[in-house]
Amino acid sequence: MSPTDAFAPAKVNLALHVTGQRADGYHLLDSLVVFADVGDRVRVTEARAMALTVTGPRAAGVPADARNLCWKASEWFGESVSIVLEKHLPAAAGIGGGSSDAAATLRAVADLRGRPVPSEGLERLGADVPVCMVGHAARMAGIGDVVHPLPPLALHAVLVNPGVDVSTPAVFKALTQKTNPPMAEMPAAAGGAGGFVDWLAAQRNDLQVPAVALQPVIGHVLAALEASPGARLVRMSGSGATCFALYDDSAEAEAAADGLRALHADWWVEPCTLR
Ligand SMILES: C[C@](O)(CO)[C@H](O)COP(=O)(O)OP(=O)(O)OC[C@H]1O[C@@H](n2ccc(N)nc2=O)[C@H](O)[C@@H]1O
Ligand SMILES: Nc1ncnc2c1ncn2[C@@H]1O[C@H](COP(=O)(O)OP(=O)(O)OP(=O)(O)O)[C@@H](O)[C@H]1O
Repeated sequence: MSPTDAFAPAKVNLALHVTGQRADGYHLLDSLVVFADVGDRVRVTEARAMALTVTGPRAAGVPADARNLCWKASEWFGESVSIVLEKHLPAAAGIGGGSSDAAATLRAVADLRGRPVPSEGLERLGADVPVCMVGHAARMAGIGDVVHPLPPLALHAVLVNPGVDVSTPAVFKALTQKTNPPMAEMPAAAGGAGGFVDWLAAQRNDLQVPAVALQPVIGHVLAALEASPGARLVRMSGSGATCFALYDDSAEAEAAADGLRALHADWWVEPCTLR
């Protein structure tokens, strides 16, 4: 049987409000999540036993065994397959690399084996896996297990990661105020409307302050994005360290990315469209 490929887009939290904490320690979230046209690639082929190879420019340090979210996703689905994961996204970066890879693996295995992916319990693989199964704009609530798909957006953006790993549990632990207001009601016509960026600017990422305290270089990334010509809104995604800026068009985003790469050759800088 021929292999099945799936794209694992970067996940970006345009806003991420932490609204409470459950008795088991997990935090309640209210987040507007979108997906980029940059990401990892997953290729799945028939096999008797699980196998995984990690390739690509960002393979270094990513586990190529049962610790990998691709492997865990196949096991959770009850299917043994051979997987090639081509890593392009930085790991431990707040853009859901592992969760998006898991969702892509589930889609590919479902195609290969002709079985639907069970919808229950996906969040046990990772809090971002349910939203990553949607793959376009969605509002995420609960601990990540409640997902309301929204009409896809088309936002021009630049993603920047300064190359420091950030531990998601450490950032949640450093958050002092666990109960914060949810997002304000979203404007009806989010896509493209000028009012959307104004609305978004009034929302927050509650993990940004604790992440900057743990990794001050994130503050430099935010400042560099703020200084890029045409940046309409600048914020951190997830638990960091990746930050994004939004621009009015793709030419502005490309130009901003060129400028950032010239100044910071060691940063991961990707112009993209967020949907
Ligand atoms: C911060 C976000 O990136 C926002 O999209 C996600 O909620 C994190 O998603 P993820 O990396 O897939 O998260 P998981 O691997 O499930 O959890 C990592 C750790 O983050 C903390 N965690 C995660 C999700 C959540 N709602 N509350 C939490 O407190 C927990 O300490 C957990 O042990
Ligand atoms: N497929 C994978 N890609 C990257 N890292 C993986 C993968 N599977 C397991 N890991 C492990 O998970 C850790 C977290 O990586 P990941 O890229 O999922 O980041 P994250 O910051 O938790 O994402 P987010 O918080 O946005 O969901 C890595 O340090 C790595 O050891």
